[in-house]
Amino acid sequence: MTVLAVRDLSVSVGDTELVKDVSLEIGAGERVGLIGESGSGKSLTASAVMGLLSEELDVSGSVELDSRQLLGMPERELSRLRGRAMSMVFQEPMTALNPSMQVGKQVAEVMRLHRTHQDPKAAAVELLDRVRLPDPRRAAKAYPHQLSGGQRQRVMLAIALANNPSLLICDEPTTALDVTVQAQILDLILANTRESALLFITHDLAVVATVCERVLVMYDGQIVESGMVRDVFTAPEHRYTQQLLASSDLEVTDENGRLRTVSHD
Ligand SMILES: Nc1ncnc2c1ncn2[C@@H]1O[C@H](COP(=O)(O)OP(=O)(O)OP(=O)(O)O)[C@@H](O)[C@H]1O
Repeated sequence: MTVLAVRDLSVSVGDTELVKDVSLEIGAGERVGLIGESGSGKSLTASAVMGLLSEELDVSGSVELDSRQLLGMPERELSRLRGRAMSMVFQEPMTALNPSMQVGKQVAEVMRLHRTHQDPKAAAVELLDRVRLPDPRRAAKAYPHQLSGGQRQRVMLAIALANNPSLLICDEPTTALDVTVQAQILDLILANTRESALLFITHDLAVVATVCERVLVMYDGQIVESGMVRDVFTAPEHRYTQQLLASSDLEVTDENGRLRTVSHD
């Protein structure tokens, strides 16, 4: 079942097209990576889907979530979908969290807002436990600055997952974290998005190989290559993808010539 269908999405500022005719589809339970160099248009594509583009940007095309057209939808309606049907996790949780509110309250708030749980306070503690925050009852009372970067990202994930969104977009969610914490957060994302559609933006090809089944490669505002991770990473067709792979230290195949990815079973 298709969750997200993007058709001919373009984003421009004045005469300059920043995202050009991007089309993509993600089904329920499918994990799709979006890779490409800095400035290629990955974050703009994600913001356009979420309806979070800044006002000076023009957008055209079509973005359907669960068969509902999001482009042109009034902000009031869109805000009912954000945090419920679709949510996003960013690179820097500190900017997304409210510094003066206990994190448990922030998790409960998104459930209260959408009236999805009978007892949001208790559900928030449960969620903090689900994202493996140690001592979740105590953690719920902490303010963001009292938590580590990895713990803050767990809180962001709890907020994003609170209402079981059909679509989760992750924009470099682990880039600012050290390698061990990074692996734990990736595991959590994998474990908690079995039924959602996942769009995962990253520079890190190893992360794509770990998390995603399919990958889209963006270059200069366009998707220049797409396919199953094992095909694109072992036999890239576009020159840019070839360069990207050559310049990464990703060992795409093991000693038997098979692609290194974790099992999704
Ligand atoms: N509000 C804006 N006005 C003008 N140009 C913008 C605006 N927002 C983004 N851009 C430009 O659009 C291009 C694509 O930006 P985008 O943030 O989507 O890149 P990205 O692929 O996500 O990069 P990164 O990996 O560094 O996050 C960049 O050249 C950026 O400078």
